[in-house]
This record gives sequence, C-alpha cells and structure tokens, in this order.
Amino acid sequence: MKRVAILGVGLIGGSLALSMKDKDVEIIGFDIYEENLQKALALSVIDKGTVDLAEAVKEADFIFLSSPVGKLFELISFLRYTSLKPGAIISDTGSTKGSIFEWTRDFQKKNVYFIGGHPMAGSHKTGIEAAHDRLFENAYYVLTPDSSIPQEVVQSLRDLLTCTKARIVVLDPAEHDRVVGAISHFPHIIAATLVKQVGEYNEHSPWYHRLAAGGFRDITRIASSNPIMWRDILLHNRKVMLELAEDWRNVFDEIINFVKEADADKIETFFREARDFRDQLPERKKGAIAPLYDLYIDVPDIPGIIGKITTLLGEKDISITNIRIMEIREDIMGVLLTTFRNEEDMEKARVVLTEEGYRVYSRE
Ligand SMILES: NC(=O)C1=CN([C@@H]2O[C@H](COP(=O)(O)OP(=O)(O)OC[C@H]3O[C@@H](n4cnc5c(N)ncnc54)[C@H](O)[C@@H]3O)[C@@H](O)[C@H]2O)C=CC1
Ligand SMILES: O=C(O)C(=O)Cc1ccc(O)cc1
Repeated sequence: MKRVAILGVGLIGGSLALSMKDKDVEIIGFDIYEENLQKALALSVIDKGTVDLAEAVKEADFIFLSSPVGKLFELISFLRYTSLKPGAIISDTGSTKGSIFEWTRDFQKKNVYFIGGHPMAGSHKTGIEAAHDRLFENAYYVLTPDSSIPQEVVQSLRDLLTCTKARIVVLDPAEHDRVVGAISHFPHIIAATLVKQVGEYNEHSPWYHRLAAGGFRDITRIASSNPIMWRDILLHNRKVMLELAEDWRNVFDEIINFVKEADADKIETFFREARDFRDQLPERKKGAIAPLYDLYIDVPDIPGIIGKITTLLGEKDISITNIRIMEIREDIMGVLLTTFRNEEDMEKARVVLTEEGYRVYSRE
C-alpha cells in the first residue's frame, strides 16, 4: 500500500485526500494546527494525523504540500534536510509555480523528485470543512516538472492524480504564472478594488450596500477569498502582476477616453469585442460545487439531430438545460454533450436514447 502525506489539511489538501479515498493508499495528514488534524480525522478525510513533520513524511511515497504559498519555502527547507523514502515524489498545490520551481531543482541529489502542481479549481471558502472529493473534477490540473525528471516519475504522479478526475496538463512554470496571473491572480486585484471603492462610497450612503446586486456581486465574488492566500499569491507573482497592471491601465484608459469623447460606436465595439471573447470561453463542466448531469451521445450526422433529440426527450417530459456539439469526426460522426437538471432526468434520457439506438455515455 502506498503512503501519501498531505502537509496542510485545508480546502485543497483535504479535497486531494478525499479524492484518493477509493485508492489503496494510506493518508497521513500534517498541519501546524492540531485542531485541523482533529477535524480531518473526525471527517475521515485522513487515516492518521500528526504535528510532527518528520514523522509525517519519512515513510511517504508521495508528499503533497498544500499550505499557503508563503509557507511552502519553510516546508521545502525542512524536506531538504529530513529523512525521506528514496524515490519519493513531492508535489505542491500552490497557485504560483515559478518560485517553487527554482527552489526545488536540486531535490534529485537527495534521490527524491519534486514536481510542482496546481489544481485549477477551488473556492473562496477555506478549511477542511469546505473540502470535497470532487472539487477538481473536470478542472485543469497543471504539473510543472523539470525536464530532467524521468518520464516514469511524472507518470506515476499522473497515475495517482487520476483519482481527482481532473485534466492533467504539463506547462512551463513561467508560462503558468503569466497565464494564470492574467486569468486568476490579477482579477482578484480588480475585484477587491471595486469592492473597496464602493465600500468607501457606502460610508456616505447605505444605498450602495443595499442596492449592490446582480453584476456587482458576480464580478466581486472572488473578493471574498482568503486574504492570506491571495497576499502570498500576489507576492509570488509580483513581476507578472506589475506587467498586467500596465496593460490593464492601457485598456482601461482606452474605454475611458471613448467615454470622455462620447464616442458611441467605439464604446459599443469595445463591449462587443469583450462579449465575443467572453462568450467563447469554454464552459467548465462542474465537479463538486454544482454537479452537472452530462451525457455524451454519438450521433451519425449533425444537421437536424439536435431538434430530433430535444423532441424525443421533450415528449417524455425530460428537459435539457444545455446541448452542445462537442466534435465532428472525419467520418461525419458527431458527439453531442447534453446537460440535464438532475440525475433522474439524465438517467431517464439515457434509457430513452439507448432504446432509440444511440450510443450514450457519461464521460468523454
Ligand atoms: N483555495 C483555492 O481555491 C485554491 C488554492 N490553491 C492553493 O492551495 C494551497 C492551499 O490553499 P487552501 O487549501 O485553499 O487553504 P486553506 O487555508 O484551506 O488550507 C491551508 C492549510 O495549511 C495549513 N498550514 C498553514 N501553514 C502551514 C505550514 N507551515 N505547514 C503545514 N500546514 C500549514 C493551515 O493550517 C490550513 O489547514 C495554497 O497554496 C493555494 O494557493 C490552489 C488551487 C485553488
Ligand atoms: O473561483 C474561485 O473562487 C477561485 O478563484 C478558485 C481558485 C483559487 C485559486 C487558484 O489557484 C485556483 C482556483
């Protein structure tokens, strides 16, 4: 049986541990707060818990570091000088990848391997109570192995992580920080600045607070995230944040100038271009937070098929919340992704469609 050590049993460490529940692994948790370990044991998230770091890692085949980014250096410094199992694979879950990559390149001298990792799903909630076995389902899970790490070592980490049902991808750490900086880190600055701006106005009129709804809530949801976590992320992706701020200022000035000049066409084009890009973003098939009930249907030809399937299901009172053409194969075979409101509708649809001769399945 393989041993997995999770260092930091919060939302992400706890969710990783839960996703491994059906695997033949023993999970040992370490945290700086004993009460977190007690909760994790009570919730059966981990098999054992300890506040002794050396004890947690000494027999482990896999070690996951899932503390805030600012604490990773401390943990890595400890691992560098403590006794570890030869061949052990260490990974982290931190939201930035460049700095950790630089700190860990020499681990192979110790006959252990470090492969940076970032499961790209989460929540603005923190702590073990928010952990969920399906948190990473369908999300990207980025790995940033050094090119000197043998492929079979990377593969054994990938094999273990299949239990998360995430889409595992390999990226260069600098590219990770640039891209994730733009789509995840920098938006937290924007969200927080908007909230602070309105918070200050609210000092003078409570109506800001009362009327804030809809769009304001949507765009500022992430401002409710953990301040310590986001402090650390910004500090570890500073260069990228400063570059993005410059670019953002340029785009911001552009629209403000159109407003100043009352240029209706340019304002409209600005919004239209933003909408077009936004509407093309891939929808994430949700895992734990709001499970989607998806069925994939192989269909012989596309024209007319969507109407045929919606009619067929509509006649049985089965409603589809979304239908999307996933791919058209060269032999004119297509795959439709149909989403249902609940499991019952999905299962009814599976029966009806199978009876009609369609090949229906749950995963790509
Ligand atoms: N929250 C999110 O949505 C996501 C977070 N991440 C990353 O995963 C990591 C963990 O985040 P969360 O689980 O959300 O935070 P969390 O606050 O829920 O959990 C962190 C845990 O680490 C423990 N901890 C603090 N210092 C420690 C140390 N020196 N040694 C061991 N444990 C320590 C804390 O007591 C806590 O139990 C962070 O690096 C974050 O950047 C990655 C993807 C998503
Ligand atoms: O939607 C949200 O609340 C998030 O922003 C989740 C998140 C937070 C940090 C990450 O590194 C990846 C995902």
